[in-house]
Amino acid sequence: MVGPNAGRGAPGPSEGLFPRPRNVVAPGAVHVPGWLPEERQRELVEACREWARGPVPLRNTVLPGGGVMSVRTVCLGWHWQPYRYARTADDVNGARVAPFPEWLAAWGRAAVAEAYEDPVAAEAYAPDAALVNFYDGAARMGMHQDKEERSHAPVVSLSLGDTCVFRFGNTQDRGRPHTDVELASGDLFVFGGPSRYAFHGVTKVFDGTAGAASGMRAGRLNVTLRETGL
Ligand SMILES: O=C(O)CCC(=O)C(=O)O
Ligand SMILES: [Fe+2]
Repeated sequence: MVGPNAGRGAPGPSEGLFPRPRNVVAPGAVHVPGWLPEERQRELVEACREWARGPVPLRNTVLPGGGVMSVRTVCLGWHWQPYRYARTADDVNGARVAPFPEWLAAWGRAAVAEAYEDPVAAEAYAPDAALVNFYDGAARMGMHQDKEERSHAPVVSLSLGDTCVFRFGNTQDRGRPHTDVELASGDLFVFGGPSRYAFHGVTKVFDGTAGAASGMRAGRLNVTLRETGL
């Protein structure tokens, strides 16, 4: 099993000395700054390093039109390629992706409980896929919807390392209205319910803002947990 914290249960609340307030960005879209304590951030960074070692390497996803994403990604549980999920990374090396660990599902349930203050919704949350995205200072992610999942369960997003601007838009199109949210190391963002299919993207990464706490030397990691319903 990946993750030194396996079996130790879900993370506790923010341990920050000056916690930033929890912010409901749109109905069903909740930002919880500093949710992951520093020790958990380091554990997740370490786990991401291990996942990046294989069986499938980090890769720049190639889009059907020939464009290459600037973000590098590795998946757990199910491999995402535009625009479907499969057990094997057919657009990388054909290998079966690493399993989705139970400890990460427990973190997901704790995240949903925290964001929605709803223990029933949290208990029912059963994420089975994760996308681990690595951004260097030049990487961006265009506005898109996460819609390859059959389940309407929320997406749980955990950020590590450099701070970014996460643009959270509307469910109609890539344009306005949208809200720009700074996601820093340890931040949680959950989008579900009426915001589940909102367009979103990353417009900027602030190089060198990571600090030492997470153990990231440079760049930003984002881990999104999803319930595929497959
Ligand atoms: O990096 C982020 O914060 C967002 C990632 C994302 O939207 C995705 O992986 O679908
Ligand atoms: Fe997304």
